[in-house]
Amino acid sequence: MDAIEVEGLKRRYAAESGAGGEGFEAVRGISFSVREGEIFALLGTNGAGKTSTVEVLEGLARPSGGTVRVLGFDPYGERAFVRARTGVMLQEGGFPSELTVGETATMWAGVTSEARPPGEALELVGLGGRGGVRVKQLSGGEKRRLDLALALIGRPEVLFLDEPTTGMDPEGRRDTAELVRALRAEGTTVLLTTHYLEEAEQLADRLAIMQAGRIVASGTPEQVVAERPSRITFRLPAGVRAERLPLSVPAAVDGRAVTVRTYELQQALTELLLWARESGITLEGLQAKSASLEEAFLEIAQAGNRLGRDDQQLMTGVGA
Ligand SMILES: Nc1ncnc2c1ncn2[C@@H]1O[C@H](COP(=O)(O)OP(=O)(O)OP(=O)(O)O)[C@@H](O)[C@H]1O
Repeated sequence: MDAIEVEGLKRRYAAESGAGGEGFEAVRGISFSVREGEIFALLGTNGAGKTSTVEVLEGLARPSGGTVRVLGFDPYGERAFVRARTGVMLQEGGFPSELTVGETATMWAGVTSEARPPGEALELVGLGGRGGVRVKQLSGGEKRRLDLALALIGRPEVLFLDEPTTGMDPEGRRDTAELVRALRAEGTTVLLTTHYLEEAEQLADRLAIMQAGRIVASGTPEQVVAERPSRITFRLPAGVRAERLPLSVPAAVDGRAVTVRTYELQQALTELLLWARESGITLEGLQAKSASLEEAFLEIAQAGNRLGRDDQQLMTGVGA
């Protein structure tokens, strides 16, 4: 059994009363699963539907279509079976700001079964020395650390992290990544959302990219990146015409700047270099690199935007 199973999930928000209309479908039938002990990242542009999805998995909202299972249970209808075994870090923690960090952790531990000692949870997130500080005096990044400590207090089997590192400095992000890896090593299943693509690329075993309520790419970071072409860039020397480039290499030329996008990086690069040597040409500023997750993401997002515009044109008849 997978730790998290999502099948055809839909989530629709009702229209504001008096506003008319049918409301808004933020999640439009998505399916994915997260294996036990796996780190899974849900990515997507603002408004793609990540939080709307995670809230259903956390049992905070009922799906308007499809099914979800967490540890084999329906997190909304069978909340009692799931709650104690999951940890949730929401985008906005919203804890009483007058309490100190230590009091907050102690209070939280008090309502959690088999809780970690509060000091241990604070230590895990690097807030060990900050127990006496009032929550309202914490920096944004420290608040996120506290939210994470509270999510960990019940030794969850499944951990939901909604943008856990937003507002953290690079050190905080690195520490959090290390902590998440350590939790995985203990067998914890982690589902996280993030806008830091490098973080997702390094941390996630598998990921899904959402766009306008749908999953548009998924797999291991390597698989998602491999679906995107690599890129070779260079400048032609003055006086060398682009027509002389080898035809087998698909090049886009802008003045002297040449960009080659290819799924066969080694082959294209070899042909180019052989051609340059035979022609006695220096390829200025030559660079060759595989796509990164960030590039893959941006390309998917741009394609989605174009699609969105086309949809709109179809609907309005503009450009028909
Ligand atoms: N309570 C609500 N009522 C109506 N629409 C909502 C509500 N909550 C969210 N939405 C809409 O649903 C869509 C998805 O929102 P969601 O918060 O799930 O996106 P997200 O991918 O988490 O975005 P972000 O990266 O900005 O956090 C957005 O268009 C948002 O405006």
